[in-house]
Amino acid sequence: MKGSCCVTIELKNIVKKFGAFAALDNVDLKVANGELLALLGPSGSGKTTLLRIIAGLDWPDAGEVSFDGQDALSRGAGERHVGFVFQHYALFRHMTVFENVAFGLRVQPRAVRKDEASIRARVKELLDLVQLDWLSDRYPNQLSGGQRQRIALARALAIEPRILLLDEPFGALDAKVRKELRQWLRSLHSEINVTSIFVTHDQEEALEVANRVVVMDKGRIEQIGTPSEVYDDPATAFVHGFIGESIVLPVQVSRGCVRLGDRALNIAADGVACGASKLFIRRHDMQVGPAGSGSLEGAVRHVRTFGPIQRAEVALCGGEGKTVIEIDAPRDRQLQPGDLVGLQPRRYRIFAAQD
Ligand SMILES: Nc1ncnc2c1ncn2[C@@H]1O[C@H](COP(=O)(O)OP(=O)(O)OP(=O)(O)O)[C@@H](O)[C@H]1O
Repeated sequence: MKGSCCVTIELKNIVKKFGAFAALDNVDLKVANGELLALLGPSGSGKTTLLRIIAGLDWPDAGEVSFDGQDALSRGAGERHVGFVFQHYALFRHMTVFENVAFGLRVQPRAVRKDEASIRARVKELLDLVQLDWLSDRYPNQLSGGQRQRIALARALAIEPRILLLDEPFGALDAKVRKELRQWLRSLHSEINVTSIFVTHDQEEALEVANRVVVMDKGRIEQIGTPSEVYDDPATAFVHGFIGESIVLPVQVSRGCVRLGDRALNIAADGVACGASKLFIRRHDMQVGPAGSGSLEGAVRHVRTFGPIQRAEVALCGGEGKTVIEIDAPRDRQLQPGDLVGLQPRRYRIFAAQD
């Protein structure tokens, strides 16, 4: 399967409105040949709308879509050679797994349709690829949800698509099965090498599966980057807040000095504009020590343990006086309700408050 033909996708200034509401607001995106890209964002951010436009199921009000430099908007869905998998992909209930996968091959125009032996060989190859050849005689209602999605993928791949689009393919499955399928999709993608885009609102899924992640909000792209770029170097306050668990504190920046209420914090704010700002710290990037050891101080209110970490709720002293944050600390530093602790951000980002 490796080396099947795949394409680059380019979107320029895509605008899509529903009435006066802009579901996509000037979206630019380039997807490289053979890439596995995640569209990640909260509900209503425009992910599915973008995927539908690439698929040819919907058209933008303005902008360009091209595959390998060729205009795609003048072609309908059937002419774009795109395979789809949706969250609730309806396999044909009255057909066996084998016939479901064969369907796309059987309905191809006569001029390109394969003979029966080639169709059977291709279906066998696809069922081997998704590791479900032993289920070929079953009907969809005799499969688990995860198996159904793998068959849906085999069916989408049958016509040798140049692009594969997956809309929340594992959205309806339980957490354990989702995790298994993530790794499976990654290794499947490296085997089939088809330019692929999948939509998810699950950040862990996006970061674990994709080569690059596109973070969307309100019809706009906030950041495009590798999983480590969007996690370690978020471009905007939205991305920092959406990916990973963040503590957000309202601070004032003036001449390189950062204050939380009347308390000056011992952190640098080089290059940050003066004024009302937000300080973002990942929960595990807050160093916890005895009282007096950090810029911030607080009283532990509640502690829960999760595997190797303990999550503590800390009421900060100073500042607004009522700010409560959650931090993650290693288990070896035993925290108890009532402890006074010093907190120092090890890593942090400051964004203007209006960002
Ligand atoms: N046919 C439509 N008519 C009117 N509004 C629509 C239509 N389709 C989508 N929208 C709106 O456009 C916005 C983007 O929708 P879209 O389905 O692309 O979001 P999404 O990021 O995929 O969300 P989810 O994760 O919930 O599926 C939403 O506010 C939605 O209500």
